[in-house]
Amino acid sequence: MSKLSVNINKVATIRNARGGNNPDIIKVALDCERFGAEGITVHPRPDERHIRYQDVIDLKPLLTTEFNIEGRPDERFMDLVLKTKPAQVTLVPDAPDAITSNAGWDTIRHRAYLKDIIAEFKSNGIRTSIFVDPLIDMVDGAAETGTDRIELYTEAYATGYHNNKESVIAPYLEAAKLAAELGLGVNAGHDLDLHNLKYLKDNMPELLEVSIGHALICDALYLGLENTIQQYLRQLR
Ligand SMILES: CC(=O)[C@@H](O)[C@H](O)COP(=O)(O)O
Ligand SMILES: NCC(=O)COP(=O)(O)O
Repeated sequence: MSKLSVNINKVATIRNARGGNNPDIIKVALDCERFGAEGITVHPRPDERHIRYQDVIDLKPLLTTEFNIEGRPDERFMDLVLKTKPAQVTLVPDAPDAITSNAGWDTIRHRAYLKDIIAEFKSNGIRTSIFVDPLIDMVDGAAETGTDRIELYTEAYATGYHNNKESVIAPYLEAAKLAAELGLGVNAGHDLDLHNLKYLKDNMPELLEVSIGHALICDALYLGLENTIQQYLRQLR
């Protein structure tokens, strides 16, 4: 079974636009769980343009599904995650000013760095995942870091899906297969939506979890949040 983790960053973007507490992040997260989400993902960024560090602290004791915190492991992020102790931390190599995540880790170049960070999170009982492009060398390198899982960066899959889904999915299937052979769990995320999700799920038996935010929250504007989450879950069953 592949779990659906709803990324609520975009909900925080709307809240922050007016400086108040509407929509209420906590209520939305709990409603996502009530509507069937099997996890909640947040990706706090240094400028706190959407999810704030305090949101992460406030959410943790209230969530009943898997909490996944994504981000670049700078000192502040490390402190936040170690204090919050979510079910999973996903390490992403974003530059602080990146508009959104735009690349996976070079797991060969940053192997020693990742290894230390991963060891620290794991010794605190936090499952680790690292964001990688679907490249054999990067998956091999990921296994060397000691991480529990990888998250395949699906932007290229999503972009190419409508032109040639067979060829665009191929490197992802190869990467997922190798990851499983190396003992790594496989997550996926970025730009997944109601069009491209089912094909990924149906072809990737290793897929444990997807985290979806942007498209899901956009769909909810038209379909409503409960109906949208149900539709995403249906793609994964
Ligand atoms: C890691 C990843 O794939 C991102 O999609 C991310 O978690 C979303 O970040 P933003 O909401 O800041 O675009
Ligand atoms: N890890 C990916 C994620 O959490 C959401 O990405 P997106 O659906 O907002 O592109």
